[in-house]
Amino acid sequence: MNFDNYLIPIYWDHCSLSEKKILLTRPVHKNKNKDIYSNVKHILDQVSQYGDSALIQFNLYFDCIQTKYLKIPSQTINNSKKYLSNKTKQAICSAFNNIHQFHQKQYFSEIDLEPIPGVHCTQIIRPLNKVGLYVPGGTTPLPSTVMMLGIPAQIAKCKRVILCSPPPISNIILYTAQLCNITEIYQVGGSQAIAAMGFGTQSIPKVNKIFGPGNIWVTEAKRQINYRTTDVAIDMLAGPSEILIIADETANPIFIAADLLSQAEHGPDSHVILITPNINIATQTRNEIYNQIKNLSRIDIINNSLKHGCIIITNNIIECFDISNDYAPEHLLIHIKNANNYLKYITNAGSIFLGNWSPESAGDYASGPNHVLPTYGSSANTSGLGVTDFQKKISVQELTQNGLIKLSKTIITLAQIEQLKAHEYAITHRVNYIKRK
Ligand SMILES: NC(=O)c1ccc[n+]([C@@H]2O[C@H](COP(=O)([O-])OP(=O)(O)OC[C@H]3O[C@@H](n4cnc5c(N)ncnc54)[C@H](O)[C@@H]3O)[C@@H](O)[C@H]2O)c1
Ligand SMILES: N[C@H](CO)Cc1c[nH]c[nH+]1
Ligand SMILES: [Zn+2]
Repeated sequence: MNFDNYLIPIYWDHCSLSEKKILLTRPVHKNKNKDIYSNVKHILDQVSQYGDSALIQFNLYFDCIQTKYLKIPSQTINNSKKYLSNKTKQAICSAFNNIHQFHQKQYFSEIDLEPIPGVHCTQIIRPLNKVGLYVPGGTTPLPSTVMMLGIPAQIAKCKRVILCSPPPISNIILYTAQLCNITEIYQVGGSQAIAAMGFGTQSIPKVNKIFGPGNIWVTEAKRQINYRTTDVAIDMLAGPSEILIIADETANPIFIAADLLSQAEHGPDSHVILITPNINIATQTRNEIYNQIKNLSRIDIINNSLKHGCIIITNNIIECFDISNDYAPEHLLIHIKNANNYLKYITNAGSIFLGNWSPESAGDYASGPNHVLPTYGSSANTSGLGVTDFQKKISVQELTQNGLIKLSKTIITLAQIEQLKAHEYAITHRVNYIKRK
């Protein structure tokens, strides 16, 4: 194995498949785990005990903002549009339309079925009542995330939607929230915002489910709230951004470098990876990263991410997919000729981008699918956010007398196998009643 400590390490040769998989251990799994856990636990305990006053103190401590109130007045939300240019509003509007179109197709369908005559089974759909949306804002405000959360909540027809974001909340966040019919907005961020929505405070209501991405502290807070409460769910672990690119010899190193950097700039814990069987693509990409980084801002953040990232050279293209499936990335980009032919090799990914003309930024902002996606390897068991995450399915069944008679033998036999007499009698009392008539 060869390790070159220059911006982003490259690994090649003499390295077994399992060693290559270990190289992809995520930054959050490598270090700091215990500290993150106990810091977040402390924040959750404080909010649970002291409510709003803890939130106000954390706003000052973490975000250096002295907040007198937490809820943004409706007048401030209404005024937000005045401060935005037409160009900004048009971009938001055009992204909104595409995201809305894609999500409208996701609605759960109702089921109406009679497996045997007289046994009527349906599935009805109900929106979640109270939902809490977290919009990141530590590094930079993300109005695109407001749409990714607000649009599916709106389509699902959730009754009460609240939004939390770190102070100071920018006009573009307020404007985009209003576009999604969200008017209950609180200026609080980080783990403390998740705690507020999970426990409830004097001014912030406890919700049924918390949605939204965030940094390592936000994501850990969601994990702990999910564990500490029985009646507050979370959407997923949508933590620091991850991008894994698989490239063949036809790929363009300029595009690969640009895509890797686009996620490196999200935060110091972003995980950026290139896997390719082609050594020229690997080295040219690294040089390109070096060229492009000079024109970017947030260099410290990017450098930190690149340090965690890596370029791995494989023996062949199929090995790339093996490593990627094992890693289960948030974003998977396929920079291979006829990329569509390789979909069959992919088992785990939050979202897939096919070919050289599908940059991840397109999905981040405007193509339509959701950008709130599972990280930390959870794309192996969780899907990206959608309308159905804001809905519940409830099954309904209604049997006629004939239907019950037809099903009775099966139920009685199974109740006897499980030695549950009361279950059996719930059937026999009725069957005897019907027969006596
Ligand atoms: N997976 C996804 O779907 C997805 C989508 C969008 C963004 N993201 C990720 O969201 C993250 C946004 O991060 P961000 O930092 O810009 O904003 P953020 O809103 O997630 O976090 C900012 C807050 O973190 C808290 N914080 C900062 N330092 C802390 C510390 N030492 N201890 C405890 N709390 C602390 C503060 O309260 C601050 O307000 C990025 O990592 C980005 O990659 C992920
Ligand atoms: N790439 C992020 C998800 O990992 C989403 C985002 C928002 N704005 C820009 N990008
Ligand atoms: Zn992004």
